[in-house]
Amino acid sequence: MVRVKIPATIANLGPGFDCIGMAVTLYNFIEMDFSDTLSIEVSGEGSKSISRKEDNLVFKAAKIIFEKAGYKGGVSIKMTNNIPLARGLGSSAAAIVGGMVAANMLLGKPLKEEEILKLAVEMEGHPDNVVAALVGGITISAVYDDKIFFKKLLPPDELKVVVTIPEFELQTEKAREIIPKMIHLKDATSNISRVALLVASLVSKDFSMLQIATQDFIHQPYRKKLVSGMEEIIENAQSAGMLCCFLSGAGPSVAGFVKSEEGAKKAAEFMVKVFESKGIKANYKILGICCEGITAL
Ligand SMILES: Nc1ncnc2c1ncn2[C@@H]1O[C@H](COP(=O)(O)OP(=O)(O)O)[C@@H](O)[C@H]1O
Ligand SMILES: N[C@@H](CCOP(=O)(O)O)C(=O)O
Repeated sequence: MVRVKIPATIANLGPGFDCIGMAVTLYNFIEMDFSDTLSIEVSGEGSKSISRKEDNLVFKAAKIIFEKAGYKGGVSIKMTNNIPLARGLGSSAAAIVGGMVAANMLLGKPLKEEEILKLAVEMEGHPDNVVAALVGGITISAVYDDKIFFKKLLPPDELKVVVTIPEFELQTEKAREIIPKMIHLKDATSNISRVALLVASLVSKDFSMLQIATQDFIHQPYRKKLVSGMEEIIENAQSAGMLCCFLSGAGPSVAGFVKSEEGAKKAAEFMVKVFESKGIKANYKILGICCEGITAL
């Protein structure tokens, strides 16, 4: 039997669409063992909705590894989920990375980490949160010639993350459909400059420009139609005590960086209030940045 712990992830951090991801201290757990048949147990988030059949995402990810390694038997999967589904916190990336890594461990690690990384990115469709879930920290990824190139930044100690999670679900697929296929050069230039500024700010631990460095011009302006309250929260982030604020992944959660737990609480209460003023119930979590990525227990 193997057991893994997989972190939630916040993708994009504003301008880093499909390339920046950050692992945070909120975890799902997967136990996997050999069995004659397929059995799936789910507790916690998604326990009412997640499929227990062959179309379960954790099983589908594990099956890719089983097929590569030539294993044809059954499997039992027990998952304990703390990452809410379809809220922009990387539940699908955690399911894919968790399913693949657990299956590979169960079979005695026939595949190398690079192979798993490639298969997981192919399955998720973009590298940002898959890479962060695998290796932890804040990751910057690029795909070229079928290979994934990434760098991991270890976060500045003092940064905390406050994330406000609306009650409604938003499938990433739907939140991607709303983004136009073509973007203006001016918007591309604006995002390129922000991403560079963001990475430089994180590396130099200079947070003074984070509000500008996390501005986005290519996905948030379209997604705000799907997340009412998002724009008001982001516009007022600094007066609410945050260093900066952005949509978490594809949304609908909204996340910000703060320097203290006290500041985080004040900011979270502000965000919850804005959502409530739009008729949306929301709760919040104050999280750290997870440095390790998926771990075997
Ligand atoms: N632990 C899990 N087991 C099985 N399927 C899961 C699990 N977590 C997420 N999923 C699947 O992924 C979907 C959510 O993925 P997505 O829309 O990308 O949102 P996000 O990754 O932001 O939570 C869920 O509706 C469900 O189908
Ligand atoms: N770059 C992707 C990230 C999606 O993250 P998720 O946690 O919402 O699945 C996007 O913005 O679509």
